[in-house]
Amino acid sequence: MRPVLSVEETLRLEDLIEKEGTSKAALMEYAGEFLASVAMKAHPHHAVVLVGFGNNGGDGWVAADILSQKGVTVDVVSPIEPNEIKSPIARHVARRTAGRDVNVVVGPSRDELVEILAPADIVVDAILGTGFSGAVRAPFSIWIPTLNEMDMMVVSADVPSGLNAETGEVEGPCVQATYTATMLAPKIGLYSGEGPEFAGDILCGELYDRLDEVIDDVEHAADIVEPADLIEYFPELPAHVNKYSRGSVLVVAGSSAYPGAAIMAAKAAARAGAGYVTVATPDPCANLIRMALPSIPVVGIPADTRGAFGAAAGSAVRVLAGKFDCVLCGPGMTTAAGGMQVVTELLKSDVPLVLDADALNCMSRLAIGGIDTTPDVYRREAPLILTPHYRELSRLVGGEPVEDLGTAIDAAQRLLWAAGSDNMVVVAKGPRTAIVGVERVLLPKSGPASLATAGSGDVLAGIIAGNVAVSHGEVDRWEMQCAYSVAVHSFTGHIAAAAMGERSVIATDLIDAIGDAMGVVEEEALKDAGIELGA
Ligand SMILES: NC(=O)C1=CN([C@@H]2O[C@H](COP(=O)(O)OP(=O)(O)OC[C@H]3O[C@@H](n4cnc5c(N)ncnc54)[C@H](OP(=O)(O)O)[C@@H]3O)[C@@H](O)[C@H]2O)[C@@H](O)CC1
Ligand SMILES: [K+]
Repeated sequence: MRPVLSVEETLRLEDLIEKEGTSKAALMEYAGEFLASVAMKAHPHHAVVLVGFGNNGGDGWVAADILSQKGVTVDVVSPIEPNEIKSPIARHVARRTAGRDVNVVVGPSRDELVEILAPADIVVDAILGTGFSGAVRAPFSIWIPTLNEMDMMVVSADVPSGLNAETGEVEGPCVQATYTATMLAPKIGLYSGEGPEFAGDILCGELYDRLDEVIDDVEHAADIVEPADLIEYFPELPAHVNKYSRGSVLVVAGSSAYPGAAIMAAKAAARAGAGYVTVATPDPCANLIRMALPSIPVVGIPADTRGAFGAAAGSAVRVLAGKFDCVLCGPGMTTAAGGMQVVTELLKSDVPLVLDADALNCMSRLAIGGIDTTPDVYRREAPLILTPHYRELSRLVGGEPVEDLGTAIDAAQRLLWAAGSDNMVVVAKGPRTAIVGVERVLLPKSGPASLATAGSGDVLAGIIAGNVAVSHGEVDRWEMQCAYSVAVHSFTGHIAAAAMGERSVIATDLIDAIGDAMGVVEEEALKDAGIELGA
């Protein structure tokens, strides 16, 4: 896993490294070296380095010096004279570089800046880093739009200047980077808010040779899941199995209005490896689902007049639930009163539970002001996996806005901390999905655009439930197992897009690709871990 840090965590890490004997001045030298090495990948002849007043600028001054020593023509553009820089370590490297073979321009006008930038084949943006907040002030509010208009190759130091490293917010102009060379660990703002739009490719410079030993001494805002991390979470298929021992899933879903959601979720659970899947659905749509799923038993449950779960559904489902390794509840269920009872009863059971879609909306209706105000409703010993998209998550926390990764993580943590259950996971689905457990926040690789299609969420919920059932509860960290399921879902998108064309993928194509996707996830994981297949 690769840690992603908040600004505060980064500062704490720098302090720790300093205590271990590597000063901040030394880190700045390494940061500048790393920045220069990223710029050198473009084999530049002429570089312009834009520096600000702070230590981000210091990184830029060091990089400028190194680039010029490598034979690159370098112009450094600074808002003030090196002597006037307040930060002592940045002032030191600025004065040193200015005395070497670089051309320093202080406080150019807009037109002068255009002339300086024009002949360069790369620009290093070391204007603002983690110390920046708010909207960019002059002169950078002139520099940044000028640079963006020229559409050049840009390497940003730590974060693109103008991006809030903590929140990913952009309130004024922001550098559009080709690469972001981030120091020690990527900052959470690169993945949240508008970060992904401005950061380009993110490359991380570890700077400190014993980083691995100290980085776990600070908290991580999140961890990026790498393929090899998933190895322990592959579902196993032992030699002596029968359909029950392979894991059983009860899918509580559907209504006369939305029978398809139940069909897709059940089929996905079966394709993910559950040996025995059963659907519990309101009576009026049971036959239709039976016809669509000949290999899957369908139990009709008392319905209301609109074909959704009725008043007697809660107890009927509760009795059934105890016979399964996992229950998935929600897809296509509507938020009728009977559905709310079903959810309440299932939460009281001791079966591993995956709640998706309308089951989450039913939960939201159980408490005004957020379900975390009444955590007893969902606090349980058995695993509880919630799979809300951002809007559903917002409803769960009483309408607090959930618009990006940062707010999604905050909302998910509110739910988790209120319940305090070790076995609870929130899979917050959005442009950047986060898998939030009590101890860790995981960032899986972003899925392809082909996943953004109706029914895709039902498929993911089915994959998650299938994997929970196959594992028979023998999982130490449910958020990691969810990361495996999210990775499989993501590859179904790639595989289906290759077969059907990215624009034409529909959710049933994703289901057909689950088997192959599991193969790809496992192959990638083994490759990443350096384990040769067939060896
Ligand atoms: N983490 C690491 O391990 C390492 C970190 N290092 C590097 O240090 C960087 C952090 O440096 P930092 O703390 O000096 O802050 P930085 O980003 O240069 O910005 C401060 C300047 O911005 C200004 N400013 C603020 N808001 C503004 C606005 N709205 N509009 C305009 N200006 C604004 C602010 O002005 P002031 O508010 O003081 O007037 C101040 O002058 C970090 O990103 C990394 O690159 C490496 O060197 C070593 C290893
Ligand atoms: K920067």
